Amino acid sequence: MATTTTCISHHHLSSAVGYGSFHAREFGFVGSNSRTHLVNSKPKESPSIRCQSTGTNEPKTRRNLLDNASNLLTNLLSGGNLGSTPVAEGAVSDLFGRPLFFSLYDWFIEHGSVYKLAFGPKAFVVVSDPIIARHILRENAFSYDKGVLAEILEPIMGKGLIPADLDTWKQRRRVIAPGFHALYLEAMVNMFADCSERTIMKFEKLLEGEDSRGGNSIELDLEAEFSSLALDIIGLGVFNYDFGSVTKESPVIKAVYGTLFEAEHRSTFYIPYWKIPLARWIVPRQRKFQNDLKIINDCLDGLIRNAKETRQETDVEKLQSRDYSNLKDASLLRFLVDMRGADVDDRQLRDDLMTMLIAGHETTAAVLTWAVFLLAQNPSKVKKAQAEVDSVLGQKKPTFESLKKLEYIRLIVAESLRLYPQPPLLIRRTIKPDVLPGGYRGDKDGYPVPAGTDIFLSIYNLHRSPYFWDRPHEFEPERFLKPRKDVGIEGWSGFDPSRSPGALYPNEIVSDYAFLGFGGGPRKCVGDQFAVMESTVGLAMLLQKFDIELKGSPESVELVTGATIHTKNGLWCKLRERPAVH
Ligand code: HEM
Repeated sequence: MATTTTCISHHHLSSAVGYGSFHAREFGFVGSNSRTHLVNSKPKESPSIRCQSTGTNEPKTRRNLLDNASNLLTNLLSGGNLGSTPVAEGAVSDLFGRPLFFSLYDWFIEHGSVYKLAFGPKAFVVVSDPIIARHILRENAFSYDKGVLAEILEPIMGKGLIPADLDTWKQRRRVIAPGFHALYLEAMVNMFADCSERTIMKFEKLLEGEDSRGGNSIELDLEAEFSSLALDIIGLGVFNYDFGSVTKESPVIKAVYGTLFEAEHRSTFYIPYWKIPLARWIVPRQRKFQNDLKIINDCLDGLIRNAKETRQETDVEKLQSRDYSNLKDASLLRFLVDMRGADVDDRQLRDDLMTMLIAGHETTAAVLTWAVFLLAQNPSKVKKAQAEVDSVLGQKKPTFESLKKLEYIRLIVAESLRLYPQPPLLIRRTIKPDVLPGGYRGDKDGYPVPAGTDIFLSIYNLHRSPYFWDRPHEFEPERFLKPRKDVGIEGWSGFDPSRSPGALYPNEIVSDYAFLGFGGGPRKCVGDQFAVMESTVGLAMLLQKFDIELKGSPESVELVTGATIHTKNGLWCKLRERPAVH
């Protein structure tokens, strides 16, 4: 049974202050006040929201003078620019003490799927609609860049794929994407299993120690363990470097964590404090960050040098069909250098590697963390998952082939990503004027957005939208198997998993952009298959060996966000060895 606690309240922002620009009728709503109703559809459940998470059920702070001043300033600065898009009020105080995406959800329920967020002296347009998401991510993708996100990440990732400008991105995506071909992924699955085995062995050893003291369970922060596992995997997969972080600490690991921490911190700050002249030399924290970056960059430079010195082939087809079973180094770096090594400058290669290291590490660790958190509250689903693991794997390790049969585990991964999308928001900025389409409710006029508009595409809102999902806050991996033609929303064809039966997970195409676990369009995650396979292997091997319980109540697990959603104090769990199944 799912344990649920009320964590997002449907609160009322019905005061008249700053509210004048909200015109309900323009958005297909009926009714003249802020309690809106959709013309073409009804939410699948009342918008009085419950969710399976925690520690966030404190009442929202009241709007104060600062908020009103901020709204006023925002409205003045953006006056007229964003047309009659609804404005969310109370922004500043609402943003303290709870993750931003919770507030964005409340406002989505209140104002609809496009609204303007009054946020300090800046305005953001918040979008929570699949048709508009498809427009921004796919149909009109090249009218947008990464805006604020690129500014934050550029000092760390340089011209890597995530922050890259359009020209660099076009060039590098063409080179990097082919690296994730089937034979590479097959080799990776074996590596995922070897790394997961290291983690399992570590737990077994701890259990043995406990056993000798008369106990039969151990307590662990699984979030920290997943973080180490994901770091080892991404190091090997991207540049064949074994951090070995599951079992040891090293200056490079410390530097990687330091850099990740700083990347995260920057993404929660809206003032680019790191750009203040001389800050990098004077402020101790910035000095540490520069040192950490240097340690990682030196390590990456060494790896690139080594790969270039041992460069072998130049033919992409040969590279894509080579036998990985005898290859010592199957990494993406090997592929990139063997393919084009001589042409690509080292700096670009380093940026690419750093980007994939960061993009692939924390996201996967977070998916595993929330999958365990959700499973621990749903024993019947654990049983179902373990039955699948026992029947497909027995006591064996997963392989590329057996992974395809672990359908329920893959759906658990997808469902965890639906409830806890990583990242919960995609960030874009218009580089030319655009008109966002009216959305699934079929509004005719759309919403004009001038060049330079910052957009938050809330994946969290889309994934928990009461308009598309039955019981949107409940953990139900089986939901993806149900045909969803019955959504009944004009202009939206609904979710139909039968349209791509071979896919590893219910992607954006199958769900018509209602599920965007890995984004969509040209800038979709380049490592999606890698990540789904990695999470599936890690989760399957954990469930194969252990029964897991949360140490405290689910409510005691607090959420925090930076680039991804994670816990405030770790995911403390009790692990017991399962009786062996033959
Ligand atoms: C469960 C794990 C992962 C999740 C949830 C995830 C999610 C995402 C999402 C949502 C985007 C789109 C961002 C946007 O449109 O602004 C993205 C982009 C990206 N991801 Fe992932 N990712 C994961 C794992 C990985 C891995 C393992 C790698 C590399 C090995 C990777 C590399 C990238 C890169 C390079 C991009 C930028 C692509 C581009 O702009 O062309 N990700 N990821």
